[in-house]
Amino acid sequence: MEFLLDTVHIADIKKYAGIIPLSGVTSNPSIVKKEGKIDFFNHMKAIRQIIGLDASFHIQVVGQTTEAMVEDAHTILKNVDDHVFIKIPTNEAGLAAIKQLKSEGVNVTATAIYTKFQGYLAMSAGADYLAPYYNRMVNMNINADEVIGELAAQICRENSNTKILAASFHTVQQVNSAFEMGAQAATMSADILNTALTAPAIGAAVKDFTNDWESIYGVGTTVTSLK
Ligand SMILES: O=C[C@H](O)COP(=O)(O)O
Repeated sequence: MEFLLDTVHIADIKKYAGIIPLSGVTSNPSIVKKEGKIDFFNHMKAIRQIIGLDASFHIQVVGQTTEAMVEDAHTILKNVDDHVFIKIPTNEAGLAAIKQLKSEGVNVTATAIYTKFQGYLAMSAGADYLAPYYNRMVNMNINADEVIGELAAQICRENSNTKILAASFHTVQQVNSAFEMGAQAATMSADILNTALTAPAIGAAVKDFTNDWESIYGVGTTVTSLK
């Protein structure tokens, strides 16, 4: 399982890089907009510094034509680093760009996937990751679990190296479901991690354990201090 952060907020990336087994970071223009008019390339390089070259870093093109997408990709690779996974929307122009970039050996993530068919095409074009949009599919009355499950089954049938990087999550349950349907990776907001790890029940359990321990050994005593 790969857990990625769907944010370019430096403080959140620093925080969760120290907490979870962080496999990478994903970005798109709407995520960038949340940070305001950042110094784009320096900001992206700062994220790479935090996550390291072993983590996958997915940055999206903005161009609308195949040529503009490929040009954006080359600019990102030159000005951030050549390990970046270039995120390309899975439409006509995007599929052509994916084919071209894969022929150059570029890492590619096919994004904006709402249907199995888009996923199958992106997989055939050689995309390294497919990014199906879980919550957006739910909002469109598309069965996100079925889409992810069938993409995962096709990856198995073909013994393909393509991975599913599920995205667009609004709940912890959606993330669980994507993994259970066969997604190899999921990218999520810091809010989802915060919700999952700060549930009141967890805090209450920890407090009960502390109270029981201190009732035996005294307030402030730790396991280490008994040695
Ligand atoms: O890059 C894709 C995002 O994960 C989409 O998430 P969203 O549906 O919350 O905008």
